[in-house]
Amino acid sequence: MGAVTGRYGVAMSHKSPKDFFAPLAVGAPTPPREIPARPSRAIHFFDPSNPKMAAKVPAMVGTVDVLLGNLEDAVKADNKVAAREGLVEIAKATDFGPTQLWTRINSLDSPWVLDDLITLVTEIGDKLDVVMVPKVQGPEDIHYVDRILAQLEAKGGVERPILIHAILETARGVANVEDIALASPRMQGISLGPADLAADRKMKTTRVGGGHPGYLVRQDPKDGDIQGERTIFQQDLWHYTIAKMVDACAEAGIYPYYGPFGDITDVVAAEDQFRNAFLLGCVGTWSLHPKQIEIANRVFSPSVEDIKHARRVVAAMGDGTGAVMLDGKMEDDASLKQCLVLVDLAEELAAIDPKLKELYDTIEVD
Ligand SMILES: CC(C)(COP(=O)(O)OP(=O)(O)OC[C@H]1O[C@@H](n2cnc3c(N)ncnc32)[C@H](O)[C@@H]1OP(=O)(O)O)[C@@H](O)C(=O)NCCC(=O)NCCSC(=O)C[C@](C)(O)C(=O)O
Ligand SMILES: [Mg+2]
Repeated sequence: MGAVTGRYGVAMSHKSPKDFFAPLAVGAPTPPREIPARPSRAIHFFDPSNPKMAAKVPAMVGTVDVLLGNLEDAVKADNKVAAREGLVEIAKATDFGPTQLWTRINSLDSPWVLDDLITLVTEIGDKLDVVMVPKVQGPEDIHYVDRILAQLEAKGGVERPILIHAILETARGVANVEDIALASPRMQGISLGPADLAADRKMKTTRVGGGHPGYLVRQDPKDGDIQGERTIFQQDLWHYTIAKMVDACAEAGIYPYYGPFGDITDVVAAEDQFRNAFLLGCVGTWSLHPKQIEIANRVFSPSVEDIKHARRVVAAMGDGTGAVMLDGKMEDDASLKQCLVLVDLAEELAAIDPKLKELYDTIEVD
């Protein structure tokens, strides 16, 4: 393929499939052909420059799927270097076992990001699974990080390619989400960044994720009485963006995530938002406070009822073709595929979570 015309008629050059999977620097590891499905129900954020938070990290290994050392927003400008150095120290001193180690680097237009990448990849590149890039605008941002990662992996002798995760937090990023998802074989996934996205879009909200009481649909008046009692339903401000992100990720074979839910005390609404995202296709969310980890782990693991039903459908469908009746409902090749999504996820999670394995193992299919 040569130059092709992309959105807005701008000439884009597409790489050949062979070049797409070639290392971008001499001596860098070969990029992956497939992104492994590693459990990542909660991506737990901590500020490595905060001694209290940092002290809690080693004991969190094994209790959360991903620990993420955050260097960007929520870390004070004066603490940027301490956060970077703190993350290097924690990574070197900790055996992460089955828990992944991710980082969120500073934004690409900040004065810190180049040193973030140079320090982290050369010092702890062998321990870092994923680099989360904030405020991604388009594929060009991913290409930039992709090339630098390759150069630094080569320099630091890193043998396993570090993956890239993009945060969707600008209107332009949302418009370009398919191109972002397909920008590099390193792309691991995408998260919603509702606070920056709201600001960039000039939404009139002041929250970090979640709904808004003013964004609603009201029941029609009864007998023309507009002042009478009318049920209202709060709507989901993020439905469109999440659905668009899920499609882009599914097309690219990578993983979508909800993102942050800032009202730490409202564990009920957090659970609702996480469950909506799970049902729509997301594999995980962020946790900003230790109390959100349990919610995320629970919500992003299929329930016993779901697995029981899924296994019954698998058993009833035999070779997987045709249509059968189960409890008065039609099941066919396509409903079986949905059930297999749940069964496969349960197996992946059971492999790293002994409690879940026990729970799923006890399910009896009648
Ligand atoms: C919300 C805050 C201020 C409440 O912090 P607190 O200290 O007031 O809470 P607490 O309930 O009093 O904390 C109890 C204990 O837990 C510790 N603790 C508390 N949090 C954590 C943690 N995460 N990890 C590990 N330990 C934690 C805390 O240090 C304390 O330790 P102690 O018992 O020894 O005193 C605090 O939890 C926090 O700073 N969390 C991380 C916030 C963060 O990373 N924000 C950035 C991501 S969201 C975002 O960037 C948006 C986005 C995508 O960009 C976009 O939409 O645009
Ligand atoms: Mg942000």
